[in-house]
Amino acid sequence: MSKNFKILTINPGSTSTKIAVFDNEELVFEKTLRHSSEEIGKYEKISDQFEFRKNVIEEAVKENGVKLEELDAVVGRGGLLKPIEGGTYKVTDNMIKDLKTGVLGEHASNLGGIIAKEIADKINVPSFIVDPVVVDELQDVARISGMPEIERKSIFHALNQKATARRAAVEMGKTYEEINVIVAHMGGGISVGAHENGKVIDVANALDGEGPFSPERTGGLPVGDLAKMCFSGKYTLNDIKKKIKGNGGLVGYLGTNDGRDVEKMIKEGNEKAKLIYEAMAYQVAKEIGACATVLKGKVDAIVLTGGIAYSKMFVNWIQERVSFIGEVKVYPGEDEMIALAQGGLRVLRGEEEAKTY
Ligand SMILES: Nc1ncnc2c1ncn2[C@@H]1O[C@H](COP(=O)(O)OP(=O)(O)OP(=O)(O)O)[C@@H](O)[C@H]1O
Ligand SMILES: CCCC(=O)O
Repeated sequence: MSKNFKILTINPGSTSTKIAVFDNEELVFEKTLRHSSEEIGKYEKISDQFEFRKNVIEEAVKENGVKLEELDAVVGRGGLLKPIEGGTYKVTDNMIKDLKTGVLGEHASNLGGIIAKEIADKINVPSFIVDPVVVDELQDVARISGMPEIERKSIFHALNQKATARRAAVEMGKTYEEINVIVAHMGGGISVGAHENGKVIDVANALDGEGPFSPERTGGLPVGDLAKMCFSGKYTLNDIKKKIKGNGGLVGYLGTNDGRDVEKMIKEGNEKAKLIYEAMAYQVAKEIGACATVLKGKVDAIVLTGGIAYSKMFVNWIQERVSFIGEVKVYPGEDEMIALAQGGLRVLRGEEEAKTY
């Protein structure tokens, strides 16, 4: 009989930390630890929240009847590292240095690897990260932006995109490496990726003003007008960054980042809310169309995932525009916790070798 592995998974978000313990693929418990703005607001930088988040995680594990000593590995959601290909990576001192300094910027998921290593080292087991947001498998032609000083970057919801693409492959009786799939992750941020035989060869940078607008972000903008705004003297760099990330998209137009609020507005007859919400679906559909050309029309499936995929209204608007391309599979929510566990399990079982950053 094959050995059982117990794994703690850690997924830090901007306002919460999701944790789960798995016994092989079986969920032992899952918990979302919410952090109020007062708690989080005390810290100047995300990395300063390390001690606080680690402590609440350890307490929650204990409260749920799991002893740290029972764990075989700790797996965290990886952060804004230097660009790397997809897979499971050992957390090393070199990686920790880049996560702590925020080599590509600050992001809550930077804490995933740092906390995983701290807990794992204490009990002498390995720590890993899986498919961090900087997974970069872009084909060369996709790196060209049109301005020599600026190269396109691959920053997206790699963990959930790859997990749902694998799920689609299993449903089709194939492996991820055997299919071409377009995945639209639709959460607070939206990313749409073209997956060709297990590699994401093009994707709109979800963090930095590319692709569709989302609940909190602008996505791509007319750059001439943006440049004029930047030099109008009315805004600081920080103001503009906030307008692009955080106060863009649904928040900018409608004052909420919650798709459910917008649907309530629509049901109450708010025409502006309907126009903006439909425009967001229109932009997602348009990006899916663009990815179909990246894959030269060879598309085995289109996957719609993330919180907004729970919305029938939103999904229908997209389906109307993209069904001609291929079968649309809808996987609402995220498969991130099990995806982290499976990434660790593949290494512990010797099916895959952990990569070194
Ligand atoms: N039933 C629903 N109908 C419409 N929108 C929904 C529904 N359920 C969740 N959402 C929306 O999904 C979005 C959040 O999705 P999700 O939880 O995937 O995002 P996140 O994890 O906060 O951010 P990200 O996915 O970018 O990391 C919010 O706008 C939320 O209102
Ligand atoms: C870019 C990937 C994660 C996020 O939207 O913050």
